[in-house]
Amino acid sequence: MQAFDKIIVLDFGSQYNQLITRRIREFGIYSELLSHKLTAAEIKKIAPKGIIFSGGPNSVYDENAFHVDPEIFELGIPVLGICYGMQLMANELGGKVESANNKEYGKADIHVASAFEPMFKELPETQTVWMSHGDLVTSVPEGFRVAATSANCPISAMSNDDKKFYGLQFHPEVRNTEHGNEILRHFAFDVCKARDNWSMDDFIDMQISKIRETVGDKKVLLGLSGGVDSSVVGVLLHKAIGSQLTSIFVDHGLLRKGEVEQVMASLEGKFGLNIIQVDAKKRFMDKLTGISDPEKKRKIIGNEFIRVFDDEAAKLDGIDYLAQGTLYTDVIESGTDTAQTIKSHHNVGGLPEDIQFQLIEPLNTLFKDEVRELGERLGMPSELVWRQPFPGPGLGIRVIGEITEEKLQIVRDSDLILREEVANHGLEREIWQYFTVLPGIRSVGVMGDGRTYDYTVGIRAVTSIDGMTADFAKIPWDVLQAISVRIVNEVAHVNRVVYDITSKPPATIEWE
Ligand SMILES: Nc1ncnc2c1ncn2[C@@H]1O[C@H](COP(=O)(O)OP(=O)(O)OP(=O)(O)O)[C@@H](O)[C@H]1O
Ligand SMILES: O=c1[nH]c(=O)c2[nH+]cn([C@@H]3O[C@H](COP(=O)(O)O)[C@@H](O)[C@H]3O)c2[nH]1
Ligand SMILES: NC(=O)CC[C@H](N)C(=O)O
Ligand SMILES: [Mg+2]
Repeated sequence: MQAFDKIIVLDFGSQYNQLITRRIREFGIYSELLSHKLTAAEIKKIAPKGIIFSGGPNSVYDENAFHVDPEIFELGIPVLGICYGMQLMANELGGKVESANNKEYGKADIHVASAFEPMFKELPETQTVWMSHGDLVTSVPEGFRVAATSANCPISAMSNDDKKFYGLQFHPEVRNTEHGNEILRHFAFDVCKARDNWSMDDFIDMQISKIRETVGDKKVLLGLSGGVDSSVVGVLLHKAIGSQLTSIFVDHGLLRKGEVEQVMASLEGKFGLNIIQVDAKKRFMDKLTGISDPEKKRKIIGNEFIRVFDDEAAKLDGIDYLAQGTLYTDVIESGTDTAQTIKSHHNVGGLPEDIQFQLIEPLNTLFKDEVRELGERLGMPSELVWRQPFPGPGLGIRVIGEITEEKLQIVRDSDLILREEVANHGLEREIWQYFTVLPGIRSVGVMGDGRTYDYTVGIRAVTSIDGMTADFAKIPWDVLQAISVRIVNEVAHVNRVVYDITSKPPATIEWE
């Protein structure tokens, strides 16, 4: 059935490994991330046009470092090793990898050895790349030559044209690598000779048949938040299984002002969705009272969501599956076998261990901007497709530390003012996500000649493409001023407003 060409990425645990697959998909070539434990025989069955080894936190010479089936190098399929992937290739094929004296994290300039290098064809001799490594290939395996060098990394790239094996010490998948996309294109098109015969429409078809095959005549419950991801899943599921789908929208008391009404108005009865709205405000608050640790809060919220779904499923009878709008970002940040936990997203790392449902998560290999493209292709309205992301734990992770009704009210009121002013100034599409947080600190102010000792509200606004990396939005001063004046004047118990000017990394978008 799958008539399109594929390039597979083997996972060695880098935070950026799905970025590689999505770059390839952007070229119109199907790509997916697969376990590094895949054997050569299994890969042969998949018949990819090329294989990419991702980066990863290990050192190849460590005792428990990840390896590949050495037979992979005998398949006659081109291989590109990125960072750890290059070090692994060097190590497996008889080269040498050592710990570097000068570790490199961030931008570096490389010099390309020759204009005929397949990976660097028609690209400048000197170019800026993004490095993140503490080990170095210090000697290339037989049959390889050095394809690029940098001051701290004499072997920044290596090539073996006979075997079609290439290695890059830097990360071409990251936007900070000036010509990263062109380098990946050279590998995909010139070396692998893959054809760009895949599109998001194929993804839709693939997912619909997969959902039908999995579900059969059983019933599915969808956690529907009104956000982009779960709405897209709703539309996909409805296309696949029609009335076997029921959607549940949980009001956990951590939603924004007016959200319940807005979500019901935009989705109830649309796209064939029928929605059960559940008021679970009290049960969430009961569980969260007195809890201040962010990971504990996330786990409690994730658990309680499932308990609510359980209770509703019991009323409906015969529900085996729970569908969620989980994206790849949620999966990787929650931690995997190979990647560290950054934060437990409620829908992944926050799920209880004894969950009874089988999960359906058709978007869990995609990034937000791909989901938006999918939504557009499915004919969903642009207000929905371009709605700013809102995390499942909601205002619960924007009140820093312990959650109280008073604090929730401050965040809710200040958030509404921020949203109104962003809309008034026509900045909605320019800013990826914008919200207020309550750090819980109080400071001294003077209002109407009187002393105040009240809360500080933080404004967080970022630009991003996929939420994996983000920069703080450069909102004009006069807009920030208008927001600040309104928040202090209109929201009780706030006497100070600050603006968060950190990017991700090193910060994250949400404060918890
Ligand atoms: N209030 C809610 N009621 C029911 N399900 C929810 C709720 N909030 C989140 N979920 C579930 O958790 C998943 C992950 O939440 P997430 O915020 O990442 O996605 P989203 O809300 O669908 O989209 P967006 O990222 O645009 O907000 C959702 O796709 C949905 O399945
Ligand atoms: O549904 C969700 N459940 C969660 O537990 C969660 N935590 C963060 N987010 C959203 O994910 C994106 C990246 O967030 P961070 O930079 O804060 O990790 C941003 O868009 C965040 O708003 C969540 N979404
Ligand atoms: N980002 C990576 O793939 C790093 C590879 C290896 N851990 C190193 O430090 O060199
Ligand atoms: Mg959401």
